Formats: sequence, structure tokens, C-alpha cells
Amino acid sequence: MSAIYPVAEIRKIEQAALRDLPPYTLMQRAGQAAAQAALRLLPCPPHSAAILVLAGPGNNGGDALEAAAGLAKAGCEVLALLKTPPSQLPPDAAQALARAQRQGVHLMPPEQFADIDSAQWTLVIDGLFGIGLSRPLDGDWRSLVQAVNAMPCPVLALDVPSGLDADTGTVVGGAGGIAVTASNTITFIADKAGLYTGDGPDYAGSVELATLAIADQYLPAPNMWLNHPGLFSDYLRPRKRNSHKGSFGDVAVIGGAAGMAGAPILAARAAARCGAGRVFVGYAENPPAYDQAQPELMCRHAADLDFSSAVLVVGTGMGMANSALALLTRALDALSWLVLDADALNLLARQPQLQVQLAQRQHAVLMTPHPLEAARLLGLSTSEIQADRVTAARRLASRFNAVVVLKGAGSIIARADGAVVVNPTGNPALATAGSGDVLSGICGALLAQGWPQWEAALAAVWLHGRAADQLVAQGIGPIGLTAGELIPEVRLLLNQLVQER
Ligand SMILES: NC(=O)C1=CN([C@@H]2O[C@H](COP(=O)(O)OP(=O)(O)OC[C@H]3O[C@@H](n4cnc5c(N)ncnc54)[C@H](O)[C@@H]3O)[C@@H](O)[C@H]2O)[C@@H](O)CC1
Ligand SMILES: [K+]
Repeated sequence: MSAIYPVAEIRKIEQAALRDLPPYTLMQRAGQAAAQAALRLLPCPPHSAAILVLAGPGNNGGDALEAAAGLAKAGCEVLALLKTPPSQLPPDAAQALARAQRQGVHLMPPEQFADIDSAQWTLVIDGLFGIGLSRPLDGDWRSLVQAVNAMPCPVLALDVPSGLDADTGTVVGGAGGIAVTASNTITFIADKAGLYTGDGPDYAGSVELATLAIADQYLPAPNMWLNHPGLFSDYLRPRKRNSHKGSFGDVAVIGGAAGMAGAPILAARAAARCGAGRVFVGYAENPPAYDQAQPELMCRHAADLDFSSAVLVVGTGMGMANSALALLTRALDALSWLVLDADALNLLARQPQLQVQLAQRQHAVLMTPHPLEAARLLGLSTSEIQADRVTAARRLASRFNAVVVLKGAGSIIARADGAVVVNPTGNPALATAGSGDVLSGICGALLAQGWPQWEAALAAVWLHGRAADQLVAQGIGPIGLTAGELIPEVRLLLNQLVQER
């Protein structure tokens, strides 16, 4: 249901299904689904709507022409912009063009192409390029996309916003490239990672899936999914009445060098409020007596903590001093489950022998790098990580035999066997100091309560993002949302999920 396939797999699924279906069937289904999605977006009755349909040279253009036919049939005034001579269209798209014209879709004369930005449209449909885009958009295509991006009306992209790489969520051509900025995308057959990660969400807008009724027999077993509570619901268990604080495990957050004492406090508060039985904060130096706002936390010198009896969340504000390195080494030696974040990752990047030790560890490890930390660990630049986030997360997971959460827009959760989940929740409010500390604390709390590391990572990332989405919907952010405000919202969501299950 939530499977994501790479473009190469979607091609194979499409080809296999097409062998068993009459020609033109899938395009008709795609076009009809797109027309229905377009009608739902109209702010007015169909007969008052003026719709501009941009049809490219391939089958994405065919989908657009098929949608145009459906919209004209529903009573909309539809104008199609088609640069390609009809004789050069692929057969299905040529059939869609003939049908569109029969339904009364007008074709825009080429001399008007340069002036489309002056017209008033209720909706634009982007059917220029889909998964067949093979190079950056240039020349007239680029001008056309610029004109569309300046239009105030909703833009519905078909399959993928033209110009976006559907696998990576990057604009084809990088900084010099261009892509359609859609308000909505209807994607066909299955979800694609690039719609949800990196720059993808900024271009795709709100994404809807039309499976085109492809039978299950054509779908290979996936190893990529879109995150949702169904992936971790087995562990959303109500608490037994006969429980005590020892039933829910201990978390010890290790970090907090001078000047960064707040970071482990945020992680620890998140751990406490997401259900860990007891939460310790182990400071690299100078522990505070206690946390005034959360006196339940036990603040100690890290040297005085028993590393073997708690889930260890290591690295938040830990610094890079030798004392921090000693704490990380101790944590890697301990027989505990680990969450490695922030400076634990930065220290690891500098210590090849610790990397080997980590990869050979028998006990669960969950790593939560942001792109710069991932870049340091892999010896790459941040832009190289962002150019293919799924691959970067997979490489880290397999190198360190860990569950890896690559943070950033559309966090990627990867497992050593190559399984990947792309997270659709969250928004720019999370780009704030301390937000990662809160995430690591949630991970620690779920591990302490007995969740396996994979499901703990999926749930923590989903809840963290969803909490930010709900707060923003209430007007608390994106500007000025502070990390600490996420914690009560995450707690609310977690309890709701358990109750709903
Ligand atoms: N064949 C079918 O029955 C179906 C097709 N589908 C649609 O078909 C799309 C894929 O169709 P195609 O494989 O034809 O690919 P596209 O329609 O995405 O584009 C391919 C065409 O664009 C040209 N092209 C690529 N990059 C270009 C650039 N930068 N500048 C100018 N021209 C460029 C190629 O030479 C080719 O003519 C999917 O995204 C989906 O929308 C789906 O609806 C499923 C059914
Ligand atoms: K498109």
C-alpha cells in the first residue's frame, strides 16, 4: 500500500502490465484520474473554469491530453499547449490528442506560446515531462516553466513535476536547472521517493497516488516504503495495569559539554515524555543539580553513570574534546542499545578504529545524522549527500550495520539490508536548534520501552514531523517554533496512536 519504487522498477511494472492490457488502457486510466483530481482542485463549477494543459513530447504529454479530454467533457474550457507535431507523438499520446480534439479541447497556436503568462487560468496541468526526463530543461521548455511558476493559480503536475528527478528529489541540472513548482501532484502506479525528500516536496506540493488499478501480480516485493503508522503499529501497545517504572526502561542521555548543557536536557525531556521509565542525563562536565522544568530527570556526571543498564543516547551537545571521545568509546563498549547523534557522529567521522568497532557491534545502533554529519561520515560533501539521499542513507546503514535516519526535508530511514522508508511528515519549523536533540530523545524512549530499532526510528521520525505539522496548523510556527514545544505534542500523538490502535 505504501510501497515506493525507483523509476527503473516503475518502468518494468508498466511494461509488464501493458503486455497484458489493450494498448492505451493505462494512459486512459492515468488521464481520467488526473481529470478527477483537477476537478477537485477547481474553486468554481467546471463550466466557469479555464484550464491550461501543457503537453510534452512523450507519454506524460499523452496523460495530459487524456486529462484534457476528460475536463472538456466535464464542461471546462480547455486549452492545450503542444509543441510537438502530432505525427511525432508516441501512439498512445496521439490517440489521446485525437480524443481531446473530439471533446473540444483547443490547441494553442504556437505564436501564442510566448504570451501564456498574461492569460488568466483557473488551473494549469503540467504534463510536459514525467519519468522520461533525461536532461535539464532548456530553451523554450525553460521559458515555459518559468512562465508557469509565475502563475498564481493551482498547478497540478502529472506523475512528477516536470524537471524534477523522481528518484532523488533534486532538480535535473542542479542549481542551473529548473522544475515546475506544483501545488499538487498526482503520481501514477506507485509513489516515488523524489516527491517526498530533498527539494521534492517544494516542487510536488500535495501528492496523491493513482495506482491505475495495476494488479498485485505486476508489483515486485518492495524494499522502499512511505512512512505511516501502519509500519510500526505492532508496537503501539497499551500499557498493562500491572506495570512499574522498571517496565519501561531507562534512558541515559550522554552529552552536554560546557556551553551546550541544554541539548541533552531537550533529549532527556523528550525521552521522559515519550514514556521512558527513568531518564538520566550524563554530563561530560559540570552537571547541573537538576532540571527545574523537569525535575524527574536525574542529572549526573557521565563518569558516574552505569552505561550497561540503560539505552544510551550519545552525542547531544557533547563537544569534540578528549573527554567526549572517552565517553563515546565507553558507550560503544557497553552492551546497551545506542542512539548516536550530533558530536558522537562527528567524533566517529574522525576515528576510523571506532567506525570498525561500531560496525562489528552486536547490540542495536540507531544513528541520526543530518546531511553535514552524513557527509563527514562518508567523506563526501553535503551537496553530494543531498544529490541522492536514499543512496547516502543506505550506504551509512550498511557500512555501520545500523538503522540510520538521514534528517532533512523528507527524512530517510535506512537499514543495513537496504530497506528504506521515506518520511512524509514535518516542515521547515523543524529546522531549528534542538529539534534533532528531541528526535534522539524520542528514539531513546521507544527503544527503552522495548521497541526494535527499525520501528523505533520509523515512529520517532513520523511523530516528530507530525507534531510539527500539527503545531504549524495551529499557528505555532513554522516561524519561531522552538524544539521544546514539540515534546508535549509528540506525547499527545503517541498516546492517541496507542488509543486508536
Ligand atoms: N505508456 C503508458 O501507457 C503510460 C505512461 N505513463 C506516463 O508516461 C510518462 C513516461 O512517458 P515517457 O517515457 O514517454 O517519458 P516523458 O513523457 O516523461 O518524456 C519523454 C520525452 O521527453 C523527451 N525529453 C526528455 N528530456 C527532455 C528535455 N530535457 N528536453 C526536451 N525533451 C526531453 C524525450 O526525448 C521523450 O520524447 C510517465 O511519467 C507517465 O506520466 C503513465 O501514465 C502510465 C501509463
Ligand atoms: K509532469
